[in-house]
Amino acid sequence: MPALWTPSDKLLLASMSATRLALLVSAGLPVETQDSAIDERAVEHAAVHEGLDPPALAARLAEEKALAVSRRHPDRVVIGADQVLACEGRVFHKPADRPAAEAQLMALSGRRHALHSAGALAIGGQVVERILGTAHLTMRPLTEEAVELYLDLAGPDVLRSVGVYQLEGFGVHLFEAVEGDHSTILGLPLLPLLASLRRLGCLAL
Ligand SMILES: Nc1nc2c(ncn2[C@H]2C[C@H](O)[C@@H](COP(=O)(O)OP(=O)(O)OP(=O)(O)O)O2)c(=O)[nH]1
Repeated sequence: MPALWTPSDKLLLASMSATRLALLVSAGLPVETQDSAIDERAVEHAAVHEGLDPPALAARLAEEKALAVSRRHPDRVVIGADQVLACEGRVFHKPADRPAAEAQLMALSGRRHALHSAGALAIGGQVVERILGTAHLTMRPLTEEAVELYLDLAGPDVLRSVGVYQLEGFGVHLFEAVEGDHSTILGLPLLPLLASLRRLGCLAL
């Protein structure tokens, strides 16, 4: 069976995101996952103190996740990732619970937001490639009743998404317009990632 992936060990995904794992597996990459277990809020606090904008914050978090796992596995190709949602100067994260999800959707309702998805490839405890993708989504004006019904229909999985939606699922009902790459919206810009892996000699295709 010809191999797509040339390294002897699988790609190590420093993420617990089922969505990111599915994207890489669908692209035919042999993947293992490991939680970076970094303190994202502490990294974010320092980054905001430095004045990093949302894309740079996503990049910093992706790098820290990749480096944390790469230091434990210096001989592996490691990918870390992070996604930041920005809307009219506010940065949003995955909601802690259903009330937070309702409030977040009401804040995004009728507005256009950006999803900044960053990735970092690390080998030997060093970042060797950085990727970034941005998409913009315009959400329909939603009543509180519509938000309640959507959350009842979509179920608890959407609490694992930074925007409280899965665009490839029920989330599609929330939007008037979507601009940008699908994998960037799901949390990992595949086209620049595959270009980086090709540059590193990891792909036979
Ligand atoms: N299936 C799906 N997932 C989405 C969508 N939009 C965002 N997401 C997910 C991808 C990520 O799992 C999550 C973004 O949050 P984070 O970047 O903090 O990653 P997460 O905490 O899930 O995992 P990690 O921090 O990498 O261990 O939202 C979407 O439209 N569909």
